[in-house]
Amino acid sequence: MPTFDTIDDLPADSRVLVRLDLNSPIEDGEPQDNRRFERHAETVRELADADHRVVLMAHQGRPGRDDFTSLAGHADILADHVGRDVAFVADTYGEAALDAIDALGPGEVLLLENTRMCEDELPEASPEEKAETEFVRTLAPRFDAYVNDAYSAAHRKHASLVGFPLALPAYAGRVMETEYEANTAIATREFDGPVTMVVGGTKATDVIGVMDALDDRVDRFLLGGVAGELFLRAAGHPVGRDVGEMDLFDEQWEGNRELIESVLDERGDAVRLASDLAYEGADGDRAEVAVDDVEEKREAFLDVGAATVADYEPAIRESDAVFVKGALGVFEDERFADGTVGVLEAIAETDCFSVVGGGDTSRAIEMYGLSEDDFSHVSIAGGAYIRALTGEPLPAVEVLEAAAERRER
Ligand SMILES: Nc1ncnc2c1ncn2[C@@H]1O[C@H](COP(=O)(O)OP(=O)(O)O)[C@@H](O)[C@H]1O
Ligand SMILES: O=C(OP(=O)(O)O)[C@H](O)COP(=O)(O)O
Repeated sequence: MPTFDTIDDLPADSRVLVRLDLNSPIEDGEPQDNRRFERHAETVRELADADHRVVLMAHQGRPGRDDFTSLAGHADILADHVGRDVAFVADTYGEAALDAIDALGPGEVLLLENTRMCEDELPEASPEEKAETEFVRTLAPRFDAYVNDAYSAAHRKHASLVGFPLALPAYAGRVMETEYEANTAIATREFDGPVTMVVGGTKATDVIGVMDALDDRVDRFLLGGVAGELFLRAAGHPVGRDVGEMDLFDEQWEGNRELIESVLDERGDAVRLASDLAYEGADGDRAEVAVDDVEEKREAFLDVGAATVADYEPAIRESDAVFVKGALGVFEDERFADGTVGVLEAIAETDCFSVVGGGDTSRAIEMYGLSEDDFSHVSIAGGAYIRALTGEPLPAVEVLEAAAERRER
């Protein structure tokens, strides 16, 4: 169980500085609504309802990229979810920010500008160094407490994530609590029956590392997507290569070939691969081919086939826990959603402990009319979820734990 304090432990009428992760897809310069707003709204609403003065920090994108924008639009989306006004100030810790913070009344909510617009936020450094930055030293004295709800950014050693917990009493928000508990379950919980992991998506390098690190904590891996094809290639099939303009396979193959071969060597019995694959036929419809019948890869494979789904579904139904990382196909196109939706439906219908991670994959839940309630947890984290699965520590969680320990002494 987590050893950090939570917002249940906050003293009444606090002035709280809260770190959220509202990092979102940007279209035409505007943030797009997504699960992160809905989830963080619960923490914000709870703090405001308790009459704390609530000042929010968050980041958007990375400097130099198109997704590096102001948080003005984020404040409006968040306000809709919280059901209260969320004021915005286009400043991080300058005079305008400090004036807005000082003017805040009980139960009021203010969002500060993108933390990454402030020079002290990046690059990564130790909590001690970050705590000494002007950003932290200027803002911290204005507050009674710091709350970190940004689990999905907890793998970053940035000032807003690791610096403030050294300067202020630090607590975990609701998102931080629930994400931590569900995502570490694979390492910390005992399950009576088989533990299954569904592995897919495009970031093969990430998921292959997870498979290697998890070792015998997972009884079987059900593979699809890019990683699935790379494993088929290692097993001697002429797939898992780039065709045409594609740039998904060859580089990831070169980078992971040895690891894939060693996973197959050591855990081959636990790894289930697709027996058939789907592609776009000449008429534009979905077509399928048995992997054994593929003599040469001529077109992109965009999903696992029906026989594979029929093999994976019962494996899920008899599992006690299922963790999903990555989609089995290009589910955004209805023709190639069968694999991803098939496994998600099997999980939803089964009474197992289940976690679905990764921003893209979890979008399939609402796209295909499934209910989030049928899963134990749908994570809003990508990189942090992977680290939690492999047992790698998250610096921003570690500083929260250290803060709780200091307070206990
Ligand atoms: N065979 C495939 N070829 C290309 N893209 C794929 C394939 N299988 C799955 N995908 C894509 O993988 C994406 C999810 O991958 P990834 O980013 O790794 O996962 P997540 O965002 O869930 O962490 C989906 O958007 C899906 O379209
Ligand atoms: O969206 C995020 O990470 P994710 O894509 O791994 O879920 C976090 O906000 C971290 O962002 P960053 O990867 O730019 O540091």
